[in-house]
Amino acid sequence: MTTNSPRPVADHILNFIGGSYRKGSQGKTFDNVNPATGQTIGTVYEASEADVADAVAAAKAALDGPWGKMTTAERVKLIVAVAAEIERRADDFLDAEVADTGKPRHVASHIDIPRGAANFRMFADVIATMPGESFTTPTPDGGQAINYAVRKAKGVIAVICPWNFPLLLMTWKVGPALACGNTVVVKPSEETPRTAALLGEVMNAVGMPQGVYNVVHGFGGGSAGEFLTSNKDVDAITFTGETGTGQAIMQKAAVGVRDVSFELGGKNAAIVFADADLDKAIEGLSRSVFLNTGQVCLGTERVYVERPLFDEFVRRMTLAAQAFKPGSMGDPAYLGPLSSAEHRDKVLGYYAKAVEEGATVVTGGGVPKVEGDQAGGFYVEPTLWTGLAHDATVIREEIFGPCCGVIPFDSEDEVIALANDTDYGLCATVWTENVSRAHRVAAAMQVGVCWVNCWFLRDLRTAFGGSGHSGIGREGGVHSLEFYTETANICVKL
Ligand SMILES: NC(=O)c1ccc[n+]([C@@H]2O[C@H](COP(=O)([O-])OP(=O)(O)OC[C@H]3O[C@@H](n4cnc5c(N)ncnc54)[C@H](O)[C@@H]3O)[C@@H](O)[C@H]2O)c1
Ligand SMILES: O=C/C=C/C=C(\O)C(=O)O
Repeated sequence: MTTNSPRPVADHILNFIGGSYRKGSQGKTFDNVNPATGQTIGTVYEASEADVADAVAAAKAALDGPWGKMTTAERVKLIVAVAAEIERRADDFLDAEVADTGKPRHVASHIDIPRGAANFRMFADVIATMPGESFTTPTPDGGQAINYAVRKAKGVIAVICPWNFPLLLMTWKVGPALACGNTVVVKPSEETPRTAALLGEVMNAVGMPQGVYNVVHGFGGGSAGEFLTSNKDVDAITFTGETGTGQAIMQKAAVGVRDVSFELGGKNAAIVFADADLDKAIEGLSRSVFLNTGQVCLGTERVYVERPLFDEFVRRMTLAAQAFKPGSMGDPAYLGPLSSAEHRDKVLGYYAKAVEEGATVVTGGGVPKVEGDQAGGFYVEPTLWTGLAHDATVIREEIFGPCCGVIPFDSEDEVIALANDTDYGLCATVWTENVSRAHRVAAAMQVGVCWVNCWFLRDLRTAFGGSGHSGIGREGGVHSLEFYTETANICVKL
């Protein structure tokens, strides 16, 4: 079923600490708003500093309990059971995710929820099949020693998440953290607390020991986010969100010399050569620009098109943009809202800035007319600009909305320089049918991930992350083990 009709969802969203749900000890709450309607649909119970400390203490204690004593095989069995239980309750997760984000049900049912389960299954496999390292070493007395590495859980991991793919991005970290034997305290985005809370029920249903998985609700600075990153019993922090927030978290992590893994913002370029298969490029880039209403860290916000193809590309992308129906929930072409009124205003600020800086608005640029229940939703029009200089604000700053600037180029060297001229380095896409050029240009992109003739095609075993202001470290497959375990070398003299 891929209709957008809402089903009832729980309207009290609680913290999950030591295996039990609870309100905040200071009695503070905040509203849970459905961005598709602008209506308040629930109450979130904010964790106090004492609640966060309880969650961290529960996570620390769990390391010494049954969880810490399990064999890898026992842990893997539980993690696979978590995946199966998410799948069994897929409709509940779907309702929760759609209520929090307003995204189309078909997006959540094809991307967010299946990935929530896959993230557990894949890391269960990785840990079950993890190879080891060993060296035989000559010793001064003419004998030998054997060196071998063992990987140990790092301890209590703080997992701080954004609102754009709440379950997917949270489990992308919780999956490997648990597979490696850690315990976690999750701080979901204040805008999308539901699926993290619901996952607590899954943990209890499969018999996950108490304290292995904990959730605290609240905001960033001066609230649960900062309480968590400041807690000295947190051993490492994994974070997905804005670059500025990453900088604030890194300062907290410096106290106690804690490790961080950061997946941050992007200003991702697409390069479309004149020999590209235009159908493929339009299909891929219309998803890359507009999927999830442009609220995808991997999304494209700058498209460089080789001059002979420029006009035709703009014409076809315009049709693709106009095919989306912001606010028409129930229509298969429904384009969801932005995540909040605040984010909508930020995106509209960029729409105004683009015009101020001389853009031609090819399509969109405003707020769609939406009627009925959704009149109060936070919708904007899908938007394309041409005529922008490379240093225009909307070509340089991350917007996180359904929009992009299209800019012509004349040579391969020129476009490589333009694409790389950014502080960010998350991903890029290259569109060409020339195989040599595809490899050459992809390797020249200063990014963590480069797609050729496709976008967001994910193999969860591959390294994922960004360079520059887009992040620190790589997660995915065995790369996640680098962050979620501590490697110890054991040297045995024979
Ligand atoms: N690189 C990636 O993989 C990736 C994936 C998704 C989103 N993102 C980025 O996320 C951003 C959008 O998400 P967002 O607006 O939720 O990001 P955000 O940085 O505003 O918030 C993310 C989380 O951090 C918390 N937080 C905020 N300030 C904090 C502080 N001082 N201490 C501790 N926690 C704090 C928030 O409460 C939230 O849970 C975009 O920049 C996007 O590019 C990156
Ligand atoms: O919005 C960003 C989406 C990121 C996707 C992943 O981190 C992933 O697919 O693992």
